[in-house]
Amino acid sequence: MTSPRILVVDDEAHLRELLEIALVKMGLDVDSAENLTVARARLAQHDYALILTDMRLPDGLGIELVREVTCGEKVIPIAVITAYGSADNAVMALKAGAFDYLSKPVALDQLRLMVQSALRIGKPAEQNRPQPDARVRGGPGLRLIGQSAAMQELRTQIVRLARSMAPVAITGESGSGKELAARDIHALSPRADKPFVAVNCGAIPEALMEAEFFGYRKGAFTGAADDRDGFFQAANGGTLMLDEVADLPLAMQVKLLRAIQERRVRKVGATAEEAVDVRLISATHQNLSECVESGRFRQDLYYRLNVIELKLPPLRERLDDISLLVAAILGRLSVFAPQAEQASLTPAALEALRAYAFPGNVRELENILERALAFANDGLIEVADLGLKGVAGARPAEASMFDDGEIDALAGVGAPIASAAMTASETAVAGAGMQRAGLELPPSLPDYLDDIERDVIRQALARTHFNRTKAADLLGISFRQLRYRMQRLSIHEQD
Ligand SMILES: Nc1ncnc2c1ncn2[C@@H]1O[C@H](COP(=O)(O)OP(=O)(O)OP(=O)(O)O)[C@@H](O)[C@H]1O
Repeated sequence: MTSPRILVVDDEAHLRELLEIALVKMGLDVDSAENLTVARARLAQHDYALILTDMRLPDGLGIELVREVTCGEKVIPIAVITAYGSADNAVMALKAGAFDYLSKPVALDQLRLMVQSALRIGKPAEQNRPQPDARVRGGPGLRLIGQSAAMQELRTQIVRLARSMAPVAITGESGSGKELAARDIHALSPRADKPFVAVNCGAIPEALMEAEFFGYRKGAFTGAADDRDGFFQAANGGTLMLDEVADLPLAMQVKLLRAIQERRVRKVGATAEEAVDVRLISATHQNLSECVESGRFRQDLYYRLNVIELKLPPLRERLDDISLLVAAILGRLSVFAPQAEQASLTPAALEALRAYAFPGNVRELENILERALAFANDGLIEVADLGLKGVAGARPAEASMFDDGEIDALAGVGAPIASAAMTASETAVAGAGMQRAGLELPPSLPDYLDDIERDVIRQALARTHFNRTKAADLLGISFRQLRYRMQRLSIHEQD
């Protein structure tokens, strides 16, 4: 078996030699070139598994080679060697399509990690092989569903980004699939068989952040009974997703920047640093450049994280994907709710979804379908079952008024009125309760709201002599919704 062949392009003979020795020790064949002209000639003669090029060469810039190689037909990872602290060059090279970069003086442990990762390119991990439903998903290994032009473009970008180490900043509204996109990048990358670690930066108490990110040594602080790894070590060799990155406190931003620049972290309480090989993906639904302008986010960290930007379109801008998404979501739900397998939407229900603004994007569609299934007769989901009332047709500006919590409340996720759509009457009841200033707080909000809902339904039933159809009309909900609620709240005819 022949060893992978590497091309080293550098005009400094001693550095070329150093790299050659290190690479040969790793069992690789090495060719070298002292300038761009020689490098081009070598490339025309041989296939290379990796190219390592210096940035400044006597007859041009290494970045020219990066552009030529990435535009070429063969997929060859190319990494640049930049002067120490030259963030500009590193970012420019990554933007131009370089697979990765190394700073001078080249640390051998980092060189080794980078080469290993580069050599995995082109060898898809088992889980990335085409899946049976690849057509629906739109490509091998991709979990993001959709055939709209926007999604096709997004997938092309994801496939390209998967081959690089460049930090990616994913933006998009809540529920639009940022985490799924990050997982797809990881799953298609040569790091797929290593961990994908997603961290919600807004959910970690500031005092624990450093220990959570970098780990700690036994005895570093009260309660540190053992050595513990942090997120960086946990994601070593793989991908670390910094979700809601705008929520990072400034002090932590400084430490994170350092870890990114040095590719090393130091556990809390440790004296030595350790090399980490982590591909970073960040995500936020906030406007990060506005956060930079207002001083809430460091410009230098922004620059480092935002090398490549991936924008996820909101669902309302790709309504063509609704049918595919509905089919896929019902398929997924059938694991928990067998009736979902045979479920379908009436043409009117599908139309209603197409006319809806989806402030909570795909996550909201999932919630809507989950609820609708509970109401659907014989698995046929009708417009009323979708519970779109009240927010249907909301314009984007209004849509952005909803944050996750509000969407969850509307969708009933985890709330007592949970698995049912929040109807106008519920909103009124909840609203009336909230307006009562000085109200004694109930020990359990779910029980409290259940009691109110039970009272209201009982009153409506009493007024209609237990005619459930009329009672549902009175309350502005469908018969099935009323029946479902009565079951849930254990309201029986004899009550
Ligand atoms: N294109 C898509 N195809 C299939 N499922 C999707 C798609 N986009 C989003 N989803 C699903 O929608 C839900 C929300 O997606 P995800 O968590 O990736 O969104 P997000 O943008 O990261 O949300 P947040 O900003 O709230 O963290 C998940 O269950 C995900 O599987």
